[in-house]
Amino acid sequence: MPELLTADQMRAVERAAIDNGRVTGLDLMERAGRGVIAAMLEHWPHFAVTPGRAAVLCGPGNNGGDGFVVARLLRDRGWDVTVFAYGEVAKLPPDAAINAQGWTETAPVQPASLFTDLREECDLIVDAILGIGATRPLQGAIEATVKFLNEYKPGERKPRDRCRIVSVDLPTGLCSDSGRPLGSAVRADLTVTFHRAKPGHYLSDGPAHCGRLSVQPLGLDREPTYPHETVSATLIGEETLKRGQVPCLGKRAGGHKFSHGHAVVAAGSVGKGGAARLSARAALRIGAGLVTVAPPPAALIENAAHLDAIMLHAIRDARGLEEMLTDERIKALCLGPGLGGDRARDLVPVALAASRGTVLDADALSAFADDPQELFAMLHDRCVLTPHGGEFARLFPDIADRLDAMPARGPAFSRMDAARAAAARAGCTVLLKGPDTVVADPDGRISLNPAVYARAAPWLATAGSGDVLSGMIAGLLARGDTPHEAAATAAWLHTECALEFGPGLIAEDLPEQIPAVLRRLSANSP
Ligand SMILES: NC(=O)C1=CN([C@@H]2O[C@H](COP(=O)(O)OP(=O)(O)OC[C@H]3O[C@@H](n4cnc5c(N)ncnc54)[C@H](O)[C@@H]3O)[C@@H](O)[C@H]2O)[C@@H](O)CC1
Ligand SMILES: Nc1ncnc2c1ncn2[C@@H]1O[C@H](COP(=O)(O)OP(=O)(O)O)[C@@H](O)[C@H]1O
Ligand SMILES: [K+]
Repeated sequence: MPELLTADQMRAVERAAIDNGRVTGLDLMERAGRGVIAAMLEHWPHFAVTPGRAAVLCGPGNNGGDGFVVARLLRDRGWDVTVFAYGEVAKLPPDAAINAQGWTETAPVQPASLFTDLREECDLIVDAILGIGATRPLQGAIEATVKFLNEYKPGERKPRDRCRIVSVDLPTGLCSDSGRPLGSAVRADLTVTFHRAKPGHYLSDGPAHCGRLSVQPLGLDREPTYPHETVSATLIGEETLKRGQVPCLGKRAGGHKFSHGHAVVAAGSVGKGGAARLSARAALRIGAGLVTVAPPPAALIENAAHLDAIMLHAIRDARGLEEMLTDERIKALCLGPGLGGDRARDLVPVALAASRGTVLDADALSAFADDPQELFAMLHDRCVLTPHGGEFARLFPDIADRLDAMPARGPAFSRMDAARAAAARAGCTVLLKGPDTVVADPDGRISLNPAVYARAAPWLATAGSGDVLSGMIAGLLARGDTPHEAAATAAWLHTECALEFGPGLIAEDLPEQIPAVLRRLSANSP
């Protein structure tokens, strides 16, 4: 199930299950501990064969309670385990206290100050200091330990079999809802979370701190009271595509080109048309029935030299676009890539007045940096804005400032919060680009495309890849997708195309991977 839950939502799920009497907090803590062991052995199978030496760092809350369970289970497997306590064991919450007591009946708990002496000897360090309860920047012994862990150069002593750091639920100090460190945060090799991933595992610095991510079940999936309405965001994936949350990407039998929609990409002046052509090619490959590039007359020849299946229609100015848009069969527009600021200011008002599915990117966003309100007043609910961080800051400077400000408390303002606030202000879908691309609607709906962990696609940081993305969205809008579906589906496919091609990727390669990705999707469909 691809939902993400914030810390509050996760607590509500847990509370509902406990209140129903189907499970106790102690059961959940036991399952969490077992999940950590299962994930650890899955990632490092040699630990199953050769138990080693482990330090388990237990914090002042239930994350620490999970740590005591992990410590016991490791010892049961033959590990030499030392537990270090951060905070007073006597003040632990009830379930954590029960597990701590079980431990202290058979072994001592060391004070945090002794941890640094042992670290060099360890094969495994379990970070169970803070989880979803981390709400303020780290200080004192916790901060010292986190800095110490992060400065440790793995492999110095044991190059072949270095010490691994496993974080329970979240790397200590990482904000669960935003993926932003509250001051400092552990850099783990593996993070094991429970029931559902949290936004912070995917957003911002989250993946760099988590290392790898494992989501372990807590047996809550069959809970009839599982509060689905509390879901904070949906992770876009093949599963969401298959579950019919987005329309089938195949073409209907018996349709003709106009029944798959006509997309128009406005292009800029001579020598600047490459970006629009990239968008147009992506729109055609993703299945729009027809795609037309609309350059100024002077750039017609240049574009004609490049294009075959894509049609050309010169438009001198806003009037030309207005005339073109009297053709009701034009279903979607893409403005921005290579358009130029002046032409963008001229064409965008006419494009928006036509109330078609409209993607605004690049110059179509930056052209309104002086007066974003002027743009917002023209936008409608069939628009998608696709800013990267810089364009976002130009249109939504106050929201971007909140993202940049050092978080003083958790939950910190997240990229999901930022995209949601921007969509509400703009009154349309906003896609905020990055390795953690967020698609937000004015009603608060969020989809997240994670290009991290196994889907890391750093080759997408190449000139023109954003132009391909806006073309893909325009193509899907032409085909009849809603703005949110078009943006979310395109973001996911865009990453899949990059993964399909791999290293060496340039923007031109992206549209050419669409057929292979679509073929795979249709082969995997039930
Ligand atoms: N909620 C759930 O559904 C489940 C939670 N479990 C575990 O319980 C954890 C949540 O437990 P808690 O809510 O007790 O939260 P934590 O154990 O994450 O931390 C809570 C404690 O840390 C303190 N704290 C916050 N920021 C601090 C800082 N910077 N420095 C020092 N102390 C700080 C808080 O005041 C509080 O006392 C989860 O992360 C998970 O590991 C699991 O046992 C299984 C189920
Ligand atoms: N490191 C990365 N990992 C995953 N995706 C990335 C990364 N860097 C950039 N991208 C994606 O590549 C695209 C770049 O778009 P943009 O910044 O507009 O580039 P351009 O203007 O050159 O087309 C966006 O879709 C963004 O999400
Ligand atoms: K932790």
